Amino acid sequence: MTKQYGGGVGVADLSFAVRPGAVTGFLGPNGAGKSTTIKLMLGLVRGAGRTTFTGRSYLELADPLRTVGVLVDPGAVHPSRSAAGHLRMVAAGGGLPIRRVHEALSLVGLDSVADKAVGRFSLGMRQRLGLATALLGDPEYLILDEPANGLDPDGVRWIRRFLRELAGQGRTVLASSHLLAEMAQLADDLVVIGGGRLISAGSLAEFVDQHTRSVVVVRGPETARLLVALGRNGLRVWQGTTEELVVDTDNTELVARVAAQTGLPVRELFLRRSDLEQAYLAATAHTVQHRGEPS
Ligand SMILES: Nc1ncnc2c1ncn2[C@@H]1O[C@H](COP(=O)(O)OP(=O)(O)OP(=O)(O)O)[C@@H](O)[C@H]1O
Repeated sequence: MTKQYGGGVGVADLSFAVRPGAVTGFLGPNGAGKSTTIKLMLGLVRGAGRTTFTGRSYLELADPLRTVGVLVDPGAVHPSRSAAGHLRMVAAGGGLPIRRVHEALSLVGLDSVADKAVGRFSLGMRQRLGLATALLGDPEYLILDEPANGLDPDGVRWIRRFLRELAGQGRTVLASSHLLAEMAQLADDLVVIGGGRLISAGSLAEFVDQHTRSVVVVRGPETARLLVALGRNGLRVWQGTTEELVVDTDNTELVARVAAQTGLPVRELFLRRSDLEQAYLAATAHTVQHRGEPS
């Protein structure tokens, strides 16, 4: 997919596959092009490229609500309409049986507020209603833009279980977020974009392997001499203080052997895996236009 806006790149030459039976996290910093991609996938904006669901583009689907469930803008519901009223309208418009309204509300835990005006809903309740709308046609595919947005920790746990269950039923679930920590809890696979381009696509475990690294931390009173000895053995020291060296290797045994051979005292020696959040920021840093305060 490619989408050029007047002001510059929205999405550039982006291609990826999403598999059934798994939750795929669609991750990228603010402005990376996630919303643009989702809109392109659904034919909501014009651009180059094609996304297929069981072989057809969204606009070619005979029965779109029964094929692809979409959560894009959960705020776009008339505030005086009740949750059930909103779903009845969508069901009627999409030729779905009215009984699905209560089934969908109960799936997301909103049955007790079915007749309450949506204007009085919290952000989390709106997200749930957005999900109920996506699930109304019992679709095989789900495309969810920031489904965990506005949810409290309980809500995030709920949505994690919920998306896993949907994927466990064999559905194809694509959920976007700009927060890696959120995605790391939610997703089996990750598609990571930055500046409208693909940075990585694969399993979450592969992403962790590729973008985090292990280092050996060694602490003791004579780090200056140890640093020289490590260097002589081809080991690179990343960071060092008078008390601690961070060695660019995962070979604890080799670091211990060098220390022992040189007879230098060591107080502590251990393997440390770098932080995934830092790795994600590093992987996408060159693509970020504006990094605001963390929200
Ligand atoms: N209608 C538009 N007109 C012009 N530029 C746009 C438009 N929509 C998006 N863009 C630009 O395209 C790029 C991608 O934006 P997009 O909203 O798709 O990113 P995003 O990853 O969804 O970001 P966020 O996490 O903030 O929602 C940004 O540089 C944005 O400014």
